[in-house]
Amino acid sequence: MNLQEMARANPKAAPEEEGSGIRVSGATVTYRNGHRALRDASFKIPTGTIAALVGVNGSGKSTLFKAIMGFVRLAKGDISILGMTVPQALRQNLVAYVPQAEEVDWNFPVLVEDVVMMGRYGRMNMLRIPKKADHNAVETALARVGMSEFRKRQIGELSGGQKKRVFLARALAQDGRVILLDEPFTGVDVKTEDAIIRLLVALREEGRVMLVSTHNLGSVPEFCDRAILLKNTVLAYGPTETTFTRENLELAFGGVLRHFVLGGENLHDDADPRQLSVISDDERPLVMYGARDRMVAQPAKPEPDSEADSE
Ligand SMILES: Nc1ncnc2c1ncn2[C@@H]1O[C@H](COP(=O)(O)OP(=O)(O)OP(=O)(O)O)[C@@H](O)[C@H]1O
Repeated sequence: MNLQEMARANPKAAPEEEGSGIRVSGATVTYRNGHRALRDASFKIPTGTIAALVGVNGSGKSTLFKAIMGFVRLAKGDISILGMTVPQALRQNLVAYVPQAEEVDWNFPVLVEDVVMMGRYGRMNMLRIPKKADHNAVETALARVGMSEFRKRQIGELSGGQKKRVFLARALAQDGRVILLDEPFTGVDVKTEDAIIRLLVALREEGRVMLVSTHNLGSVPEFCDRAILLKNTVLAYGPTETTFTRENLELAFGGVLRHFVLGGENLHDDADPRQLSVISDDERPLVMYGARDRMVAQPAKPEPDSEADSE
């Protein structure tokens, strides 16, 4: 089974039931300066699913994560996690967070294994002396993301993709039932992206819930069961097939659409990497945002005035 088939097959997709997964109703967040970053946002993600959170810069993705993590207060609305309130779920260590690279101080002198051990802090007493079970959890988590050999490395001495893996390992060591990933594919190569997707798919099989914010729209239909389109509020949410549509994407991204078909050797030079591009793969449209190494694309029709040396 290839990655795509593996990701689409989701035998353990749980039926949507009250109290399971993440439920956000009418969530509104207003920052101290008066800026309302999230307005009346509502959606549900059942357990055993991976949901993509997509939207332009500033649409409120990180704010939503912060609200689910209890870092910012809701001015209005309600969030429930596995049937619990946010504080209850946090007390039980059920929510793990994989931050954006920019949120981390990479100069802080700490070893890879120490970062992963932080995932265990919620289970330790005030002295934070790890027990055997904690060391075992760290070891298993590092092995699972293929980072065991880097355990004694300073965190700042890793590549972008390796750093992401370490924070994923921290979430695994924590054994979070709900895992929030803020742009896990930014700055990682295609191989690492595949490895992360495989890991997320395996975690889904274990019945966890994952919310993944990403600008890498091309991979969303590959591995996400659900999609949430955000633009200050939730524009649309639901199964990827019915939600991740051209109409909804145009709404969320301002409608700068260009059409491409798969094939050819080179990415069309004129393609503005900031534009949203729709790729038809016969079955359904795939969408990519910017250039993705493995997606070789060329325009469906040559531009009339282009001097393209078509075959
Ligand atoms: N601490 C803050 N105080 C005031 N306004 C904020 C604060 N943090 C974010 N904002 C504003 O709230 C809006 C939503 O920001 P947020 O970081 O949630 O967006 P995002 O979708 O995660 O963006 P990106 O894709 O760039 O990461 C933006 O307009 C941002 O400027």
